[in-house]
Amino acid sequence: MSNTSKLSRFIEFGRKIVAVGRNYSEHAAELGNAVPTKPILFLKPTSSYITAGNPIKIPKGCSSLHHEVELGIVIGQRGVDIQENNAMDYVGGYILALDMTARDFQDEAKKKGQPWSLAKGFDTSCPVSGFIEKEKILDPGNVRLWLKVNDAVKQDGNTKDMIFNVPFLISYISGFFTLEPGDIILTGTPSGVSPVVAGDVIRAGLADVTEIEFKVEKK
Ligand SMILES: O=C(O)/C=C/C(=O)CC(=O)C(=O)O
Ligand SMILES: [Mg+2]
Repeated sequence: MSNTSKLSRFIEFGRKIVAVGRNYSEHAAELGNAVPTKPILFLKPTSSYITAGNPIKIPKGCSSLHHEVELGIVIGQRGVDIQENNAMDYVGGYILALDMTARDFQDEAKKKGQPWSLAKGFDTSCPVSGFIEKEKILDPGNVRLWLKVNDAVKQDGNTKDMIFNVPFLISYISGFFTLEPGDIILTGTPSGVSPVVAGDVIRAGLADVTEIEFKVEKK
C-alpha cells in the first residue's frame, strides 16, 4: 500500500492531534488576547474525531459551543527537530477540520489557570474532511478557509494571515513532540468564531478543494 493511501486512513492510526491557538491576530483580538510571540500548543484526543454523516454533540453543561475552521496538516513521515527549510518534506497531505470549542468551559479554565482539555477535547470536537492529497494544495500559506452556519457566513479567512506559517510550526512542534505519520497539526482559526446551537448546520470549505457539513445536536 502506498504511503498516501495509508495516510488517507489517518483516523485509524490513532496518532496525535496537535493544535495551535491564537495563530491569527484578528482571532486573538476578537477574544481579547494578546498576539503570541511563540506558538501556543494544546492536544486534542483522537477520540474527538468525527467524519461526514456524524453529528457534533454539544457536551453536557456547555452553553456556548463555538466553531473554529482550520487547515490541518497530515504528517507523512517521522521527524524530530525538523529544520524549517525542509519541513514541507514531512507534510503527507491536508485536511479541513473544525476545532469545536466549549467556550464557556475554556473561559472558566482560563480564569482558574487550568488546562483546556475539556473545552477542546470532548467527543465530536474534531470534525474532519477526508484526506486531501499534498499536490492539491500548492501553497498552504495562501489558501482560503470559510465557514457558514445555516448559510450565514461566519468565517472567511486566508492562511496567509497566520502568525506562524506551516514550515515554522512543523519545525517548532517537532522540537518538543516527535512527529509521526498520521499525526495532525491544526493550524489555528481565523476570526469570526461564534456560538452554535442544536439544530444548526455548519458548512465549511477550503478553497475549491473540499467542503464539509456537520449538524449540531444535544448530547
Ligand atoms: O485564548 C482563547 O481565549 C482562545 C483560544 C483558542 O481557542 C485558540 C484556538 O484554538 C485557535 O486560535 O484556533
Ligand atoms: Mg482552534
